This record gives sequence, structure tokens and C-alpha cells, in this order.
Amino acid sequence: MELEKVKINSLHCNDAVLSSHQPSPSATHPQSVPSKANAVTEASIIEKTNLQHNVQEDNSYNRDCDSPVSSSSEPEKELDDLRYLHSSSLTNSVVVGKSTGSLNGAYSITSVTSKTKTLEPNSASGSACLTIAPTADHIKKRIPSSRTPTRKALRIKFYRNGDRFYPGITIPVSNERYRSFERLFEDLTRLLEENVKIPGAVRTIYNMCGKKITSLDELEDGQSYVCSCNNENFKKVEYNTGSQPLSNLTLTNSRSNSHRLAKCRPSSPLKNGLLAGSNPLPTCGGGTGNGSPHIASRSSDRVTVVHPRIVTLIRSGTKPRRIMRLLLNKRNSPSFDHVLTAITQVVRLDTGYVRKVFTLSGVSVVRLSDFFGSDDVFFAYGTERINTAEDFKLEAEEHRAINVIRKTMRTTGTTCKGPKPKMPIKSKKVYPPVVDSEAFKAATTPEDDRHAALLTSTGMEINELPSNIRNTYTLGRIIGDGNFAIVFKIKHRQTGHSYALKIIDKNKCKGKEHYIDAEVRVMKKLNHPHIISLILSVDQNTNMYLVLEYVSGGDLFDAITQVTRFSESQSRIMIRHLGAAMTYLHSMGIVHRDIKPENLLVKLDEHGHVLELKLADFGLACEVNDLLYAVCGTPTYVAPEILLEVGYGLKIDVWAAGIILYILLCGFPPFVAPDNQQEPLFDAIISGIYEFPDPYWSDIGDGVRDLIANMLQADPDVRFTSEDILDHPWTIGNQGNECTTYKR
Ligand SMILES: Nc1ncnc2c1ncn2[C@@H]1O[C@H](COP(=O)(O)OP(=O)(O)OP(=O)(O)O)[C@@H](O)[C@H]1O
Repeated sequence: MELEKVKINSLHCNDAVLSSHQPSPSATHPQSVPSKANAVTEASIIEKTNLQHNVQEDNSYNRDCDSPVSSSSEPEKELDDLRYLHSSSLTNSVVVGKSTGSLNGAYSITSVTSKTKTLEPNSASGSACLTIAPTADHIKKRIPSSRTPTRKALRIKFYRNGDRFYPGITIPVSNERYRSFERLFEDLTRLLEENVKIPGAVRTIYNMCGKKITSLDELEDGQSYVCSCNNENFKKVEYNTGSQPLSNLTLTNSRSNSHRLAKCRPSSPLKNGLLAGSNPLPTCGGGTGNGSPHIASRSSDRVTVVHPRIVTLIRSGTKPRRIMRLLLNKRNSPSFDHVLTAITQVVRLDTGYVRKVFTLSGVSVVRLSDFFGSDDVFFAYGTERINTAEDFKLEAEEHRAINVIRKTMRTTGTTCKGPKPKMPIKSKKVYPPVVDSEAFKAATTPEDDRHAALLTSTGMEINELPSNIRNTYTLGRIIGDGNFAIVFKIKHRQTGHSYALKIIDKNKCKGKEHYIDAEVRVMKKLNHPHIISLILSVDQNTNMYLVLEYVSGGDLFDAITQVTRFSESQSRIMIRHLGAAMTYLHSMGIVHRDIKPENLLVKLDEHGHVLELKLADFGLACEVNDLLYAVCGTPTYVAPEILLEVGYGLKIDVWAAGIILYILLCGFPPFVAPDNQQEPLFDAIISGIYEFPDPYWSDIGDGVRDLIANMLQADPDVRFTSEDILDHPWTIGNQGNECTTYKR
């Protein structure tokens, strides 16, 4: 069916409209044809500057990621404890550096004079340091004013009982400083309270094997101990594994974990300088362990089995239990242990980290590959007791929750009732294929008359063209225009190479000049085979001129119009190129914000097959330093989090690419609305419910449906990243090798 070629309706979002957007299960496939009458003059960008929030991320300490530890955990020289305390008292602060992520990593000491807690970058190590400032009185109380230290302090590391992610805090301990055990408890309580949530005061100290320490004399220099609050029993966990750099953490499984802690005192990581991943399992009595065991690698299990996928987790607890989802990919799941860590961070058990995982049928998960097989729902347990008869039965409410999740991952088709849904209307004018004049092809003679005629037809004068552009290039035909710019084909007078000249009319961008600046700034940074290169930019009063790499085949919207639907292999080429461009862009922290077929330029062969795709039009692109709130984009491709105004980031581009992939395969978008009305369209997008209706999808494989389902996750936390698109088996697959092994 012929696609309509007029501009798309704008993305209108005002408070009233948005506030009425509740998920609507009925908003699935409105089938009416979008109207083009009311859309022609409207811009596709509606900026809500008045709603743009400037949200400051809470940089406060996050125990699941990087926990602060004392500066005294540095492996090199021992500090004198009183010098440490004196300097602290002079500046009215005790300073605690943040773990750099390695066991013997460096921590920074910073002096501050205020009584604040701050996170600041450590320029030397690239880490951050957390400054904790107790009161001067508190510290003075502990320093005997007239005494000189006669004995060096022991450097002792303390962990929080059961908390695998807290990297521990190292403090100097001496008889002078702690005249009683109670004093040490007091200090530890205060220091832990500053950094992690604890249920009460520290009342017991255990060695790493769980033996109670009853006097200061039992503490040994360089050793690690566990602080228990309210007399909790000792919890055997892999202390400090959460602070190891992911690349160094080695493979383990839940069975071997339970035998990790030995019945002996491990020696200090500070003294032995162990590096994660370089050491075998801790052994008793050998003195090489450090209380933070490293587990031998089962390297054969990693990487090969890992492909991006979303799993569902049932958190242990009272029924109905909490059900959540987690995106597993190469980044967070290179080993079994990493998956447990990722699960721990999502489910947040009361008992600390996740130790045991079971499938829905109650089978214990022990290998990395178990997470990437046919099971996609898992029970997550800590150290709590498991009642197999009861726990593995789902309550009705739990069933319902899992079914809702499965609905969003549904890849099977439904029969389309009513007429075939239509493509949205094009947001840019359509120009016939470029046929260059003989004079332009030759590009030898001055063509000012022709230039003048062309420019005048667009309301511009030849003299307005910057001289370096006029002298270097010959002006050809208009090849496109958007809401703010007109694009000409130009030819380099000397080399004969073709380029595109984009002339952005600043008058059309009044109040939005920063978008032009951003477009140029962003494009100057980019250099990627699937992104249009910026050759030259000239900024003048009324216009901004951009000389761009030229792509001959027009934009993807017109290609879709011609072809209606593409084969899986053609779509794969395009999604690989788009995925590569987005991965590059996102790796630089840049979001495009207007990915749509009109902004994807293609190179075709003589049969009209797409050979190459390039991302263009960076008019809405920006660097992402924090959550973004500006409502912008084009309605059909806009992600739910933009409409909900909850803040968004890079993953809105993945959503838009998911819409495009869907369109490529069937010729219409997953979310459409009668008469191109925005409100029902936005309701449908927010609901996240769409279908793969037959007969249009009947010959399309499960592999690409699975990829689309992962790209069109309404929740950006579990939506694929751009890298995940490239890692997906369907994307990797060869022509004709359509995946059919997806189980949902
Ligand atoms: N480098 C290029 N090579 C070939 N054609 C191009 C090139 N750049 C732009 N075009 C054509 O010109 C059209 C408009 O360009 P572009 O999208 O950059 O304009 P715009 O005014 O910024 O668009 P928008 O309305 O989305 O803001 C494109 O859809 C495309 O057809």
C-alpha cells in the first residue's frame, strides 16, 4: 500500500495531555489512516523548557556500588594512628576514601574543615573519596592530650556482618586509643552508620571464620573482622566481592560459594597485596587468603553463552513476593558470580546478597549458562531457609504479575482484524531522485546564474552563501528539507566529489538556537562509518551552513515507501549499521533523540537493495550528563519515558530503533492511532502493548521478534542497550539463518 508523503504531526505534550495518560490496555492497534491535512505546517519539536528539570543526582554513597573505606587500607606504609587522629582533629574531620574497586587499591585522604559528607573526584587515582566529618569534640575525646604514642597501632579492617558489597573500613587500633572494647564498638558503630544501613549498634566482632573476638588483644595487625549489630550471628559471605572490579572478578557458582570460608584466620590483603583473579581459593592455614575469597574461574562457561536477555526474578519473602526484571548482558554477566551480584542489586534481600537461585520448577541454578537457557524466571534467595514444598508454588497474584511481564515479551502473532495499519506521514518534504544537469556533472564552469535561481526559489540570495563555500563547491539540486533546513547537493569544484550542503535558517529556530549550536558541536566530535560526517561549518547571521558527507540513496522513509517491507536480511544490515552508530554515539554519552526513517540515509545498489545506512540530522542530539526531561522527538518514535516525564537517557534511541525495525519488517509501526491522533497514540506507547499481527508477520522469525520485544520494553531499565542490539543472536546471524529457538 502506498505510503502518504506529508509531514508528520508534531509531538504536542502539554501538562493536561500528559497527566491524562494512563496505561490503556485497549490502545493496541487502532487501524485508521492518519490524516495529513492538519499536519503539514507543524514542527516536530516541541520543547518544554519551562518543564525542563535540573535534577541533581544524589551523589551520596551507594553501598551497592562503591563503598568508602578508610584511607588506612592502603597497602604501603603504616600510618601512625595518633598522627592520623591529630590531623583529623585539626581539620575537624575523619576522612574515608572510597574503594577504587581493587583489593589493594589506593584510597585518598582529603582534609576538610566543614562538618559535611562529600563525594569528590580523586584526580590521582580516578576514584572518588568520601569525607566523613565527625565532631571535633568526639575526636578530641579520644585523644589523650598529654600522651605521646608509645606503640604503633594495628591496622584492622572491619566488614559489616552479611554485607558482601561493603568493601570494609580500615582503622588504626591501639590500646591507647581504645581503652575498652566498648570504645571500639562505639567508633565502629559511628563509622558504619555513616556508610551503610545498620540495624543497631555494633556489639560483636567476629574473625573471618566466625569466631567471636572477646578482647582487643585478640585483634591482629592487618587482619579483617566482621562487625555484628545487635548480636546477630556471624554470616558467612564473600566479604568485599562487591568492590572488586568486574573485569577481575572470577567465576564461581553457588555450590562452591558455600564452602568458601575456611576455619582459619586468613591473612591480610594489605600485606599480601593480592589481586582479584590472580589468586586461587583461600586456603586454611596457608596464610594467603584474605577473607575475601576469590574463586577459581570456569572460563569455558563465560562469554560464549551470554547474550542479552531479560529475566524475571522472584524475591524470596512472604507471599505475594516481589517480582522484578533484570537485563542480563555481556556487561553485567561475564560470570556466574556477576549475575548473582546483578540479581542482588535488583532484589535487595534483607539477608544481604543472593546466594541461591532456582528456576520456576525449583531446579537449582549453578552455571552461568543456566541463566541463558530456556528458563527466564528465577527465585532469588539469600541465607534464609528454603521451604521447597511451599516456596516454589506461585500464588495467583504472583502468576498474574509474571503473565503481565510475559505479555510485554510476547513474540507470537495475532490476527489483524480490520484494515492494515498505515505508516505515519513523512515529517519532511519528498524530493524526486536527484538527476544532475550536464553542467553540474561537469562542474567546470561558473554556475552563479543557476545558483541564484535555485537559491532565490528558496528565499535566499547567492551573495548570502559564504564565499569559501561558493568558491569551493558547485551548487546542485535541492535534495531535501526539514523543518529548519534546506539541503542541496553540491560538488567539489576540484575533486568532483559530491557533498550535501545543509542551510539552517536561524529565523525558523528563534529561541531554539542552542539546538543549532548543539548539532554542530556534537557533529564535530563524531567520526563513524555509519554517521554522516561534518566537513565544514560556517556560521553567519541568518543561516548556519553545514557541508556534509553526501549519501546517494535518499532517506529510509522513501525507501520504505518504495519497498513497503524489507526482508529479514536487509533489515539486519540496516539494524547492524544503526546499532553500530548508536553504540558509538552512546559510548560518548550522546543521545540522538530523533531517530526515525527520515533521518537515516541509505546507499542502494542498482536493484534498490540497501547496502549501507548512515545516521543524520543531529538537530536534537545532546550530551547526557544527567536525566533529561525536555519533551521532544517525533510522535511515532517517542519512548514512553519521554511522555511520562520521569526523566530519560540514551535508551530512548533504542526504543526508536525498535520501532524502525518493526516498520522495516511489516511496513507499519507497532503503535498507531486513528486519524493520527496523538492522545491515543501516546496512551498506546505508554502501555507498551503492541502485537505482531498476522498475516503481516506470519513469515517473520522469532529471532527478530525477540529482538524487537527487548528494544520495545516500556521500562528503560530492562530495555536493551545499543550494544545489546549488536550482541543479539538475530543481529549476529547470517543471511538466511533466522533464529527460531526463542522460548517465551
Ligand atoms: N548528507 C546528506 N546526504 C543526502 N541527503 C541528505 C543529507 N542530509 C540531509 N539530506 C536530506 O535532506 C533531508 C532534510 O535534512 P535534515 O534532516 O538534516 O533537515 P532538518 O531540517 O534538520 O530536519 P528536521 O525537520 O528533522 O529538523 C533529509 O531527510 C534527507 O533526505
